Amino acid sequence: MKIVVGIGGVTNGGKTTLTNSLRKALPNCCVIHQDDFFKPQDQIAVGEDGFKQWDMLESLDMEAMLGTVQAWLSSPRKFARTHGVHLQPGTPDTHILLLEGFLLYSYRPLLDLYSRRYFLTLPYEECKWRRSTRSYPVPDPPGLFDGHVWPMYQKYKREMEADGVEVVQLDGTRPREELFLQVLGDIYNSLLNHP
Ligand SMILES: Nc1ncnc2c1ncn2[C@@H]1O[C@H](COP(=O)(O)OP(=O)(O)O)[C@@H](O)[C@H]1O
Ligand SMILES: O=C(O)c1ccc[n+]([C@@H]2O[C@H](COP(=O)([O-])O)[C@@H](O)[C@H]2O)c1
Repeated sequence: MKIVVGIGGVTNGGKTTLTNSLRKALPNCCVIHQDDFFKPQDQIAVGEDGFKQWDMLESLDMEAMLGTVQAWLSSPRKFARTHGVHLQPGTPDTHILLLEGFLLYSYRPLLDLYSRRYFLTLPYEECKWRRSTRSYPVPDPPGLFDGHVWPMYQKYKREMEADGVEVVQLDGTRPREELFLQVLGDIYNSLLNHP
């Protein structure tokens, strides 16, 4: 059995934190991070506002990400081996792939692959605060959050809702442990009910 789980949602919502806890707790679990598919800086468009448009789907090489997901789907054992994931002997042939990222549900070719789609949210103030304490490979220029990051988040979220994409909403201000236990239990349930 193979299941693909999405850990999506707002920047700094706690996606990486939750994904790391799940990876350690789940058997035969591989992870793909969407952030690893950002295009090089010189390929990122500059908007009329003067900001590099990092938070648009076009700034990510989603074909490459899809290819990586397909490699896992075609052979999760081989994928685990080549990515240093220890496979548990004696467990049923169950394999779990966690996809983690801020724009997981806006790229059509991936949309139907998920068994479960989680979506972490934060209020504006908390998100802005967490973002201000974070350092990215390319540091945020002043004004990027209000001028680009938050408006893009709202735009993609609105589109996702308009398209009727089904997600499990998670409030990213809840304690880490509580979020982890909820999602872990939920993933085990979907494994039990998987056809
Ligand atoms: N449930 C939580 N409550 C409070 N802070 C959190 C929680 N989850 C993560 N954080 C903190 O928020 C920041 C962003 O977390 P991270 O997991 O890197 O977010 P993302 O991957 O969504 O950008 C980090 O400083 C992390 O320690
Ligand atoms: O990882 C990078 O190379 C990178 C370079 C520039 C910007 N980012 C930011 O990474 C954010 C998404 O990652 P995350 O972990 O905050 O969800 C997104 O809001 C981008 O603005 C990321």
